[in-house]
Amino acid sequence: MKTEHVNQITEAVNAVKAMDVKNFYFVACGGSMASLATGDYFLNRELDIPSRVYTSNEFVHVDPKGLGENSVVILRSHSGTTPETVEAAKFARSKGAVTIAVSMEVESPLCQAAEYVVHYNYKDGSDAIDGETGVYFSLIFGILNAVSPNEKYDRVLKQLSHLENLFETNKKNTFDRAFEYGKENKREKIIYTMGSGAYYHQAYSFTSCLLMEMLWIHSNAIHSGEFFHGPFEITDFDVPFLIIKGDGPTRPLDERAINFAEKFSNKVEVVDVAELDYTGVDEDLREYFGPAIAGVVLRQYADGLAEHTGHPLSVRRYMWKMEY
Ligand SMILES: N[C@@H]1[C@@H](O)[C@H](O)[C@@H](COP(=O)(O)O)O[C@@H]1O
Repeated sequence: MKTEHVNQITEAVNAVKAMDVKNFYFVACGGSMASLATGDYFLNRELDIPSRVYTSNEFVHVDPKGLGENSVVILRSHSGTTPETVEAAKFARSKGAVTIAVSMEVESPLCQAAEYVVHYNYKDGSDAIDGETGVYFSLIFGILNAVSPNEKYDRVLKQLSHLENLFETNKKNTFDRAFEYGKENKREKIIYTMGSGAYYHQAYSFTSCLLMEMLWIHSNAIHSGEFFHGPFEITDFDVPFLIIKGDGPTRPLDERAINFAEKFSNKVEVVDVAELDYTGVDEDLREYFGPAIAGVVLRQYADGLAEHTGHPLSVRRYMWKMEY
């Protein structure tokens, strides 16, 4: 990892270590919020300190009672310019919280507003450990190790160096299927996504950012556990589902949803995270790496749809084009 990133992460982790943390807040919008939510999931699973995710504007308007000097607020904005997130950083800081901004732009308004900055490289040829996932996972497992030291977090931090290979291998292994998926589904007007645990946020991100924002395909991200409490009534032979079968404690929830969906729909695509390649990752650490690897694999499914629909992922009608 680049020295710049090591230093930034160390500074942020030391700040967390030096305080008596009462709660963590993860604050961002859209895809950035979904990315942060993986950290929230791990903190909730590993620590007894409460943590929660907010979309930036709600965070400011709700003004959570627990927000104060003993709070750690982690904000993320890819561009560093999303106004709601910049406002949330200023707000959290005014409440005395420790603020950590994660962004690809260190000169951005978000990074200027927050106390600590953690930068990542984006599509510039850097190794994956310096990219968004490598840097963010290093921050989260650094925080976990600082708050509740455990040798397994040390091993996660070391094995994150395999991310580059894991991304490449898994992208290669799933490319053909993702491309085929795009071909098979290019005429679909609606595609539901499903997932649970850390993967629910990836379903959300796939629905909101990739299908709705970038491909203009109607969608809804359904939690596998919630499927049976309303949404499953929509299931029929011609209703498409893209279901993430996670690698973690909530996998049984996904299996139950898949069993049902496959019984009544002919259009169920399952992305099984347990079948991905985890070379270099200890057996007991797979749960931590699955969400990191699944992200790049899922992106290829969107690339497959873009290729076959002829709708590039870069096209927007409203976003960043007008006041809203
Ligand atoms: N699809 C984009 C996301 O990718 C982005 O994360 C979000 C916020 O933008 P930023 O991350 O720059 O704050 O806007 C949209 O939702």
